[in-house]
Amino acid sequence: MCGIVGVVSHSPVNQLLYDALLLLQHRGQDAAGIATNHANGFSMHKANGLVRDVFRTRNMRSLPGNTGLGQVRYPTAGSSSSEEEAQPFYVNAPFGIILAHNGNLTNAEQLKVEMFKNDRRHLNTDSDTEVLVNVFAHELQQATTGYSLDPAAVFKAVAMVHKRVRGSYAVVAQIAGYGLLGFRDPYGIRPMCLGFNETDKGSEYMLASESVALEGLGFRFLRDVMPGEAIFIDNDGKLYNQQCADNPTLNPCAFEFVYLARPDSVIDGASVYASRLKMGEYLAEKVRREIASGEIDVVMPIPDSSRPAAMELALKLNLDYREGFIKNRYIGRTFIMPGQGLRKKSVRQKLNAIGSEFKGKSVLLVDDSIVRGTTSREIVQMAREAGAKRVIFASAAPPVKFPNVYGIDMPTRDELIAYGRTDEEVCREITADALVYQDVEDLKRSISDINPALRNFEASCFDGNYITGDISRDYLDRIEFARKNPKPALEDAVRSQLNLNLARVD
Ligand SMILES: O=P(O)(O)OC[C@H]1O[C@H](OP(=O)(O)OP(=O)(O)O)[C@H](O)[C@@H]1O
Ligand SMILES: NC(=O)CC[C@H](N)C(=O)O
Ligand SMILES: [Mg+2]
Repeated sequence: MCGIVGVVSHSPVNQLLYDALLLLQHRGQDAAGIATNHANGFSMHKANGLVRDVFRTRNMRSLPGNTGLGQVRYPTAGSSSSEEEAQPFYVNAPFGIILAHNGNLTNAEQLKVEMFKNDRRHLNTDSDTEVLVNVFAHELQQATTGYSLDPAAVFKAVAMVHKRVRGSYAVVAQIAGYGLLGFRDPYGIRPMCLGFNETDKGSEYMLASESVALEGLGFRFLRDVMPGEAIFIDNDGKLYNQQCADNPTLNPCAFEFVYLARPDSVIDGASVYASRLKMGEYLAEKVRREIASGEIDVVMPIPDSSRPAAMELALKLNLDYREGFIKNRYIGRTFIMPGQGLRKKSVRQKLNAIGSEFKGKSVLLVDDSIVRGTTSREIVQMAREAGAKRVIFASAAPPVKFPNVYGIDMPTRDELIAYGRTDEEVCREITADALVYQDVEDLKRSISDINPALRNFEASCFDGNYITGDISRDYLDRIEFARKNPKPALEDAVRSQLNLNLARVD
């Protein structure tokens, strides 16, 4: 998952995009980028780091223009955290195109070959986003004749992208001198919504991953972009839209509701906060069935993401709710950090226990999910060190047993604590006295209860069902192998090639 945003306005958009990226920072902490379009073309600045570190005043000054887009990145399977892969990406033919993407292409390797052999396009990084911008550019070239462009040609190109590309993709792109494009994959896996703002100078539009970016910047939420749909807003602020996929179906990612999205966002008509409360309600019923009454003295959330679920669970079980762990607000989200070492160290730096809340008590710790077990292992220990008599753990999400290939960085089975383990074995691994997991159906119900129109979900990490239909065992083995055997950094590869050539000359 990454955060993407695009704006068409009548005034400079650099500050608006910066502020939108700050509101989407929870979706990606590795890199950030902004590109704007003006009379002389595009200006772009992107680098590794948090939004506040990537953009200095001088960078902001160098981003003029009334339309633009931005991205905060969290790298996924197949790609690396290298600076070259920070987004957005630029291509210069058939028009100047800048593109940013949230999601993960599952046929990127095959497309790379097609790019080289058939489309005659050079790719310079391992990023699937670079593949995507080149597929779109190639299809736009096929759809246009001459120098001018109309929305029909843009939609034709998006329709071809849907035919060639597999996986998940919510995309914002800019075509120099023409306008802003947004589209969502035909399964509607990753979120994207459209907002509107009326100003003295005319209407402004914003496309963003989450409604929080619209609301926080004074835009009115208009609607979600539909799966397969493309929206094109020209530089004068005129909006065009078209369904570009043959059989679109809506299958939002369940993990967005569990963890990825901000609770104050509404995704595909379901409030993330209300869904998390429901998760707490269903989890409470399961705790009631599995843990004898009187065995829990107090319920505690693992801040931040589990708070609504833990609160509702305590309410339903008529138990005290206490904040026993305090979070250092200057440390980012640990799950989306690169590298297990960094994640592990950050848990203790991030969370600290208030001893008096634990002494002699039997505590029920509630987290939104247990993925690698980094957080839960540390937290159970910390609760014991703080004097807890008994530590029971509950997860508002079901066991994460399968890799994710649609934009969440969980590519290898071995790193998932619940892979190949029973619930009892996971309980032993995290050294808890008891462990209660949400059921998969109850997780889905927690979201459908809020918006009954949502019946199907992308929930592969919980149920192993890969809805795009192209994920074979062999594919999972390959991405797992790639993760365990990373390619040398580009620099090393170039150096070794150089040495090889020099050796040949000798
Ligand atoms: O089992 P793990 O691999 O540790 O992953 C799960 C944990 O990671 C996330 O927290 P994170 O610190 O990223 O963010 P938060 O502050 O939003 O809860 C999530 O909320 C769980 O606490
Ligand atoms: N998490 C994401 O959405 C990542 C987008 C893209 N696959 C990248 O690695 O940059
Ligand atoms: Mg957490």
